[in-house]
Amino acid sequence: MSALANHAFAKMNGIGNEIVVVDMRDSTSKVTPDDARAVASPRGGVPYDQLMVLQKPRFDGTEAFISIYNSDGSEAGACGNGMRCVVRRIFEKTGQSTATFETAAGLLNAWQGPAPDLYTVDMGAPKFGWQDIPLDQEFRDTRYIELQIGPIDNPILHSPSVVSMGNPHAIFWVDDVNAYDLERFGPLLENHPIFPERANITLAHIVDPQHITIRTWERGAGLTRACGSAACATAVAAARLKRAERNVEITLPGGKLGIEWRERDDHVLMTGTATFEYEGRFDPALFAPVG
Ligand SMILES: N[C@@H](CCC[C@H](N)C(=O)O)C(=O)O
Repeated sequence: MSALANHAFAKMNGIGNEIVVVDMRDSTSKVTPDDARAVASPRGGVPYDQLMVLQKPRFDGTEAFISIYNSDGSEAGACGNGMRCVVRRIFEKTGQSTATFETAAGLLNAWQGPAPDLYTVDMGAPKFGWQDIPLDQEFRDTRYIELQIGPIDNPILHSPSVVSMGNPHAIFWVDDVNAYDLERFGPLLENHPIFPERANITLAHIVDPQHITIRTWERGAGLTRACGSAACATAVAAARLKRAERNVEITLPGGKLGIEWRERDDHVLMTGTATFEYEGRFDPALFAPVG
């Protein structure tokens, strides 16, 4: 039986990014990809974009090692909105206002503020090398790469910027993020052979140097109302192109995030709200073998 059977969870969201938080710090059991897919089941599960599983900390001074699952059962190195949900949960339970966590992408610090309902996560430094994203071939300049979709002489989307925020992102610059069928193009681009580990696909419109609007098709989860790491990747990519400042407001379908790409250490800070919806226990029937 799955370690998640009867286990407590909290359903939350980070500006509409559907998040389930599970605290397994008192257990040595692992959540499997099958478990993660079962939780997302529309039949009695808790449909989500990301499942954030807190496990025993591996280093002194950290609260937890966090495993991040997409709803298709794959694992991700980063999830900005999910981190804000975890941070709110921990802070409300402990009264803390700062904490350090570990994910597959490394250590990250988080704190409450700059207002009481806001949480800031230090998402670390972006990476731009083609092997870091990763891409399947060498690109010396990842500010724009050669990739297009649609007719060769009149592409529908082309020349994305690519960035790793601990997970792979491709950002296509457009005039209107709602003018494209992201449900159709998202899966094609997510699974394009140029991305050996797949990629999160974002459409971005630079409104002015302080404001950017985005829509994202998430690797392993599909169309989402918000993707925090995509907001960070977009802010950094726009600043690299000198089309935006290092401190910008990103508007997503589910709300707004403040992103600062800090000059002094290259780290990207993401600030936004996190919403608690309800808590419950997973129905063991979800994890019963089929057949
Ligand atoms: N929603 C997240 C990103 C989640 C991970 C992503 N789908 C991936 O596989 O890289 C966020 O808020 O950053």
